[in-house]
Amino acid sequence: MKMAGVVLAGGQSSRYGQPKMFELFAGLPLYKHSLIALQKNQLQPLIIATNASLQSKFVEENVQWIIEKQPHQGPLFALHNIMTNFPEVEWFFVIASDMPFINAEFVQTMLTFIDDRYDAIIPKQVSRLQPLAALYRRSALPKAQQLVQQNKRSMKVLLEQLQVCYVPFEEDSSTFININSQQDWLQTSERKSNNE
Ligand SMILES: Nc1nc2c(ncn2[C@@H]2O[C@H](COP(=O)(O)OP(=O)(O)OP(=O)(O)O)[C@@H](O)[C@H]2O)c(=O)[nH]1
Repeated sequence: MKMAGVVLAGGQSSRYGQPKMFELFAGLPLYKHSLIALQKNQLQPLIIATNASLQSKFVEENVQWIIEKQPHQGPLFALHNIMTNFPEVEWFFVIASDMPFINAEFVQTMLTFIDDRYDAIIPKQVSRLQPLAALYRRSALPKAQQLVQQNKRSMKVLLEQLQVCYVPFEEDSSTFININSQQDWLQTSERKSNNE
């Protein structure tokens, strides 16, 4: 059974003001933290989904690329495109490229929940779901396709239509901290130096 690791790295970063996936955190570009977490769990193929204007800024050799012809359509469209382009893959571990604290232990924990009764395996904190650090099975594709055809972009709506295994995580888990604004970046850098 093929399990791919996917880094979603084709967002607009409009709130951040410049492509946030290349910002350095602990000496590595942000996207690389997601990629390494997947790689350490032997997920194959490793896929970076992005667009033509960003591709040259990545320094990667052993990955497969999805270059979105229509950029900035959002994560649901990206997931649909990825599943369509990799028909041999059964499970896709999808991680955003703006999560500095994502790590291999998190990925490993999530992989233990894989079960063919489910279309998706999604972390759940009390206040929110984390659909961009989650597993999706090929069986989710028809529903994703329907939403794409209706031009609907909500991951939440997709999840409402799938058999989902929700995996509980602590409300204050740093794993899911993500960078949207420059302010988030400052707070994250402070958190890191306090921990050092
Ligand atoms: N491949 C791909 N990734 C995307 C797309 N939209 C968002 N992402 C990624 O999904 C994650 C979450 O994205 P957001 O922060 O919600 O959106 P963003 O467009 O990056 O940033 P904003 O413009 O500030 O909303 C990030 O890692 C993005 O790079 C897309 O259309 N294609």
